[in-house]
Amino acid sequence: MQMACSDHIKLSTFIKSVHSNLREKSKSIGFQEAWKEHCRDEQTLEEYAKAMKELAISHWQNNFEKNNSKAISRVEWIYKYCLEYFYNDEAKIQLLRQREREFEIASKMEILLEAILLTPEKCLKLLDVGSCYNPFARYDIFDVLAVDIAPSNPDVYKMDFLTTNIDGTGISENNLPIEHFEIVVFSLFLEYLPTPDLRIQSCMKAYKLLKPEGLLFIITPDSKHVGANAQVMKSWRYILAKIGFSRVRYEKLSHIHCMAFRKSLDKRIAERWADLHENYKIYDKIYIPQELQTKQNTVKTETSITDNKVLFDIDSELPFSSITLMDDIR
Ligand SMILES: C[S@@+](CC[C@H](N)C(=O)[O-])C[C@H]1O[C@@H](n2cnc3c(N)ncnc32)[C@H](O)[C@@H]1O
Repeated sequence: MQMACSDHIKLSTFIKSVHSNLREKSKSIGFQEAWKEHCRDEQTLEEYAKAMKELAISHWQNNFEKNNSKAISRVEWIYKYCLEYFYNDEAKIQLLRQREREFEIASKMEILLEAILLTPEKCLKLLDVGSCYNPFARYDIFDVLAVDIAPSNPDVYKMDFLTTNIDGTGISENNLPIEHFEIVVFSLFLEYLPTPDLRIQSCMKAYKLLKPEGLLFIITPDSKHVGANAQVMKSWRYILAKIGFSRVRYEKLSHIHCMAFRKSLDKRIAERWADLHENYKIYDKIYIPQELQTKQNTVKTETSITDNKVLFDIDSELPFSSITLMDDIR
């Protein structure tokens, strides 16, 4: 057990150091140069891919499987919500409920809805961005396109999501098709990106790639209690609404926030929610707690932060850090 714990610490320390080096480099030489250098550093990318796969499969997955509690993994959470959203009994199917809700709002706003309504096929097209080892391949309901700058499995496509184009045509190393996917997954992906602007750009890309009524899943690590980073999560919700997404499911599991965002039938419907919830606009960008801690130390007067109650989890860049320390999953 001791061995497993020290392995776990070694792997997660290495992964976190790659993220933080990239953030620091971006500050000193600018994002463009730092990213280019990072993508050229094949040795680090390869080491990262191996470490990430081992951490996810040998430690997190095993821990979940050993533990007979209600804990579920991020991958399972996404799978279960997809069943509920796309395939539940007709009376309960989330897709239809959300559609009905949006039709009501559109009629109040006098919007004529023109988007093509989504009809789920037997297989849902899922784009897994920053997939690493293709964890969704095992589910029959998904037709997966797994992409990563450093694939750790041969069935993961080598692609830089930041530089890839999106247009009407096919799939290649530099291109993804517009409004093609029912599902886009960012699982532990946004934290890797070194600036808040890049995270927003990635969410905007996801919006373009999804069919109307499709889902964007965002999984982000946080070992603290549900309220600790509530301000951050509110801001994310607000910003995503401005892009055209409505949050349809949110759950805080022991070490992660799990979120499902629906691409609205009309962008104005999601934007309306944001306009009615201006108080959610605490930060105007998609920050991660680590950045806010530094930022708070230097800029005390961040927009509408009114108190000091937000506690940022410096160790939560990767989930489950506390498993190692406490040898326990709750
Ligand atoms: C923390 S890992 C998450 C792996 C997996 N999604 C999971 O949940 O276990 C982040 C992954 O994102 C990949 N990545 C980072 N930036 C990327 C980009 N611009 N395009 C594609 N993949 C990227 C990294 O190589 C890494 O495999």
